[in-house]
Amino acid sequence: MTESNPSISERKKGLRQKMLAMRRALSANETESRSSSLKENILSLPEYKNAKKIMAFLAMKGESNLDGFIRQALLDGKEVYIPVCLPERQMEAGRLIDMEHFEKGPLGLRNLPAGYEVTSPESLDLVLIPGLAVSQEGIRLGMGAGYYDRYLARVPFEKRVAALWDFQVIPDIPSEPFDQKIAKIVTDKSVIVTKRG
Ligand SMILES: Nc1nc2c(c(=O)[nH]1)N(C=O)[C@@H](CNc1ccc(C(=O)N[C@@H](CCC(=O)O)C(=O)O)cc1)CN2
Ligand SMILES: Nc1ncnc2c1ncn2[C@@H]1O[C@H](COP(=O)(O)OP(=O)(O)OP(=O)(O)O)[C@@H](O)[C@H]1O
Repeated sequence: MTESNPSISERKKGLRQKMLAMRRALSANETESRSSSLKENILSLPEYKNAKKIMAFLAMKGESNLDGFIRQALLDGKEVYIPVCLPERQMEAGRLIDMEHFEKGPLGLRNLPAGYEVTSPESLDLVLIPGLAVSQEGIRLGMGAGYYDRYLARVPFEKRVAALWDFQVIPDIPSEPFDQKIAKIVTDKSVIVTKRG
């Protein structure tokens, strides 16, 4: 698929480098204050209030950090799941019980310890999605492994909410047929309903 359209995948690659550099430039203080605003914005979503089962993610360095949000969601009695990477770029939702026990994964990711409970993508009420960038049209640029494109194909459109920093909402993200669209974007500065293209 990538080979059939090299120009788009090359443009995505260039954009990824640029967005990774912006993410790396964030200071620890800035990450902390932005995370706190992002948490409040997610907590204010009707999708959050109505959700029983939420898929979030455990941030890698520089990524929109949901740790504070996840702690609050657990206190609110929500079921919280995070992505677990499987072979062949597949992913599943593993239940997160507490924020204390993790194993070390690739790219500085925290993985769930073995024995976690799994739920289906169709059963989730809200899926908070990481990314390097997203456009108002709902096109998302990820790390380039295609994990979320494969996973989101099984998640109803309205449940797909990107959670990232405000400077990651940018125009004109190149899109390929397999790219899964995002319904809503929540950042540390705003909540955006995307234009369904
Ligand atoms: N916080 C967070 N969790 C997430 C994602 C994400 O973007 N953010 N993912 C979004 O997709 C998935 C993980 N994505 C990954 C993408 C690439 C590689 C990867 O290239 N791994 C290399 C090792 C790289 C290294 O350690 O330097 C490998 O396994 O060979 C791993 C995970 C699921 N969890
Ligand atoms: N549903 C799918 N089935 C098979 N291959 C897919 C599917 N979706 C994406 N891919 C493949 O995955 C690769 C990466 O896709 P893309 O560049 O969109 O990743 P990404 O969305 O940026 O990354 P991620 O989802 O891991 O954060 C592409 O080469 C594409 O061919």
